[in-house]
Amino acid sequence: MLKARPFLIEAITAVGLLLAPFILPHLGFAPNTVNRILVWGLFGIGFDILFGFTGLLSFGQSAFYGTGGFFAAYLLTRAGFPYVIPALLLGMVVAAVVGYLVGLIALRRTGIYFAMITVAIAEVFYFVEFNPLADWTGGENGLPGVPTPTLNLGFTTLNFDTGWSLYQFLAVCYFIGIVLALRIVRSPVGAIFRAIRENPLRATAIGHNIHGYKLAAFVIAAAYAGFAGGCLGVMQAFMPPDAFMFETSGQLIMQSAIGGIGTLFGPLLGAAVWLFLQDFLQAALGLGAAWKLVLGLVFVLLVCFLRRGIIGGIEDLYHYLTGKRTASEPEESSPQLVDEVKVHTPRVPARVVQMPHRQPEGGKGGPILQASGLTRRFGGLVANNNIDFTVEQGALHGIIGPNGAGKSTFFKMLTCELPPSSGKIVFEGRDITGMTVTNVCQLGLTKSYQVNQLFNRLTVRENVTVAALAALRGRFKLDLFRNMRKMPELNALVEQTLELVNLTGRVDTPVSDLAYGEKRRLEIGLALASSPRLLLLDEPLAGMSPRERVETVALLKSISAGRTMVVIDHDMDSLFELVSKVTVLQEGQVLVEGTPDEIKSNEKVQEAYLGGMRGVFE
Ligand SMILES: Nc1ncnc2c1ncn2[C@@H]1O[C@H](COP(=O)(O)OP(=O)(O)OP(=O)(O)O)[C@@H](O)[C@H]1O
Repeated sequence: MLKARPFLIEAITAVGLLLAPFILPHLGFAPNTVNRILVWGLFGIGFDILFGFTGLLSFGQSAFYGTGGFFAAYLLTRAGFPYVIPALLLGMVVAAVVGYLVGLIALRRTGIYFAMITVAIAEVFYFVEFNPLADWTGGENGLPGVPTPTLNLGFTTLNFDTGWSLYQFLAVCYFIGIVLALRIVRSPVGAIFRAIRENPLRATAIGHNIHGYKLAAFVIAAAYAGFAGGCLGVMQAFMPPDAFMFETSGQLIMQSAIGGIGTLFGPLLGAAVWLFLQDFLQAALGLGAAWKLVLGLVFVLLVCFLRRGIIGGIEDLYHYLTGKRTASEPEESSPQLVDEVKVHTPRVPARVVQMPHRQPEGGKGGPILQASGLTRRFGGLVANNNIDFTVEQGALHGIIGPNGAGKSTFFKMLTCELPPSSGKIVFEGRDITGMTVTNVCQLGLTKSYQVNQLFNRLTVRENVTVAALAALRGRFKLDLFRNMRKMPELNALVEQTLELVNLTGRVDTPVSDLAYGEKRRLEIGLALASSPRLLLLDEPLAGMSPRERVETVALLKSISAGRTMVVIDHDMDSLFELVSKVTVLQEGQVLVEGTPDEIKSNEKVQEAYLGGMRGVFE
């Protein structure tokens, strides 16, 4: 939905907001209910960016809602600050600053621990509002007397005091909020948010500082919450203490789930359903407090039958009717099964495409990588033992070894995914031992994984784009409103990569719909789009059919033109065809090094592989 033509969604939103006062009263919505929906919708935009787009489920958004709301209300009621709109903006800024500080702590953990920290922090804020800060916040009485906004146009003053006139103010705020959010999710930062949601480890490994981006999402969500909190006080002429309650965060999450997570409009729609049901069940059917029982049932039914909420359901219906499947709805069958039954796309012979490389730091020639005395222990197990290894500029180097010989562990140390127990790694003359995987990727050393590490709910193009963004923008850049369509260098790098890995015909296909061989090529494409000067490929042929192997070897040959690569693989025939030098690992140590011919005829290697049976490589 968010990929629709530029400005189409904005235009539809504007029309919807303009028509709402004429249509909604006929559907039983009172103006006050519509205003509350807008405040919840505004609050939910930030939450959706945090959870729906970045995958960070926070149960503590009430902390920022209350902070922004009470700060603005305090200014307007107790501090004698007369300007409502600036007060709301100041409340937003304070909430964002508090969000930054809270994010620094909460984002130190991931998953359920992150969620639990946000719950704890929200509870702390609730307590602080009631006790130490009661003189400022009014404690359990809240802050009454919050004025409504006015806008002085010089020749006249607009008063947005009640009902539909306040709606005009809130509708403009919502519209600005949604336009900014749409810009953010369509920007490079938005693409990286989605990548973090899908696979944070890979997002890190292709060169993004994901902690910085998560913190940015957290601050954005806090800012939206703070502004919405201020609007709540303005709307009710009273800032209620329950803004800080955990229930507020819970209601936001449920409303977002009902409307559709990851859609930006879901929280608005969810709030409309929630508040409509509340009014209808409580007043029209006279259910009183029991209305929540019915709401609970509605919620369970919706989540069971519309797992992506109402908007997700509408999207699915649209795709069903038009015969397309959405990238955000992976099939439920096992990926392996999908791989096996998918019809492969027509194969195109690998073409040599000139890819941009990061400029080398040193001069040409000589070793690009030197590892000395690399050792890695896992408890009592020595996976790599005192390995010395050198890769020359422009070389195509292979590594073989029986299962468990320590090949993948060695690669993980070279890319700094795993710290060595001892030893040193020098890349282009720089000691990279102990650096982060992100920094090493930014220096120009990266790898493709033995087990695919893709962004599953993103399309092929989006996957490659995320990797290319790291190459072009560095570890972290807050270009929140940049239009990716206007980045010709990005589009060129993405197109070149897609062409190189023969995926140009599958650009808009979600990863979950790709055949296994295509996924393997995309895996290589992600590493390539990082524009590495040294590319490590961990078993690129693993799990492929004989035909796919032949094609992938041809592909690797074309990739290797002008590039330095180290390839691990068990398929020795293919590997020997590809590389000019081979290192054999056995039991974590270098057994022997040499040209493919030397390795084929080496007795130690024959011994290692088939207990000395001659002719194993012939
Ligand atoms: N995180 C870990 N914790 C404990 N042991 C590990 C860990 N990672 C690897 N090992 C062990 O280290 C040894 C080397 O594993 P590694 O995966 O590097 O071998 P490999 O040569 O890549 O094997 P394969 O060809 O099967 O992929 C194995 O005995 C493995 O069980």
